[in-house]
Amino acid sequence: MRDLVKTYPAGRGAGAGAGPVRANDGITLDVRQGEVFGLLGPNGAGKSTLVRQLTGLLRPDSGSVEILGHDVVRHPERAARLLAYLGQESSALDELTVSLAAETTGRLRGLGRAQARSQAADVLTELGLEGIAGRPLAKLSGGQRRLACFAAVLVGERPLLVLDEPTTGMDPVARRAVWSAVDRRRAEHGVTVLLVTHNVIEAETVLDRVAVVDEGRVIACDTPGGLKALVDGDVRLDLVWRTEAPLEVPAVALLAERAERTGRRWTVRTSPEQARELVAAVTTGPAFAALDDFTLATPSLEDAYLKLGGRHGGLAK
Ligand SMILES: Nc1ncnc2c1ncn2[C@@H]1O[C@H](COP(=O)(O)OP(=O)(O)OP(=O)(O)O)[C@@H](O)[C@H]1O
Repeated sequence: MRDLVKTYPAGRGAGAGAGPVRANDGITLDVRQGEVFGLLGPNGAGKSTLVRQLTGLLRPDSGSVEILGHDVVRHPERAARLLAYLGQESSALDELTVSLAAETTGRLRGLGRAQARSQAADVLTELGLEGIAGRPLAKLSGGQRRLACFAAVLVGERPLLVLDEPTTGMDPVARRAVWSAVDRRRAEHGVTVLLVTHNVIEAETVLDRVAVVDEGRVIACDTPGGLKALVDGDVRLDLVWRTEAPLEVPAVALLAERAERTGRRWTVRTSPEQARELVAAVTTGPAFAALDDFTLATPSLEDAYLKLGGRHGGLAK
């Protein structure tokens, strides 16, 4: 995609003074065939707007999108033959059973009846969905429905999968099934995957490259390792207190001022030397007695993401 620009007009229902929203502000990205490419960014960054333009569902104001040699801005109808899209909104197939939704998707993608049925059955088995194959999507839990929609996406074997937050609401078993299925298609069929996600930790293991989008622009694009190099040298110390943190311990009181706090968990990003001192201070005496757990870790993709946010403002909120 080249120089994609998309501005939404000011909505009628918007509050006074709300102007048009420039959701994509000149996005240029090259996704290579056969790679799993991640789009990361905070809420409202413009990720869904970007992928909806790739899928031919939304027309950019300007810029171009080429998929496997096809210009999908000029020929949006071709997108359906090139890619399978899992959007955030619920499926139009909600009234169908899981197996019929998968089979119907295959038929819509041009498979014959027998082929659609057998591919649907294979995908349901692969994802562990046989037990709920006969139930309507509308009557499933959120995570089950999401997995069923993902199953339908895989039927018909499109060379490009565009997945917008595919694992939202899923339990760990379902999530693992999704990532294995993605990985298998990449390894065995050279399928290209464009993945929108907030869950950087979960996505880190499957991504070949990542673009970080903020306010409609790409602010970084690299391998997970390349992005992590941005925070090279820092380490992350996580402390989980049993109940309240013992603020009467001077080292803990000092930490309180700089730690990110989520419930009983405190997270501090710091140099290895200082981390060693902190660990020494909290693993003795009353501080240690109050600790439930602690970990010291090298930087993750999430740390890199937060650091980028720190530099550009916005992401780390
Ligand atoms: N149909 C629409 N009409 C008007 N504004 C919109 C519309 N869709 C999105 N926007 C605005 O465009 C911006 C980008 O939205 P978009 O949905 O692309 O973000 P996102 O990165 O996918 O966010 P999230 O992670 O929350 O899904 C936001 O400011 C959003 O409010």
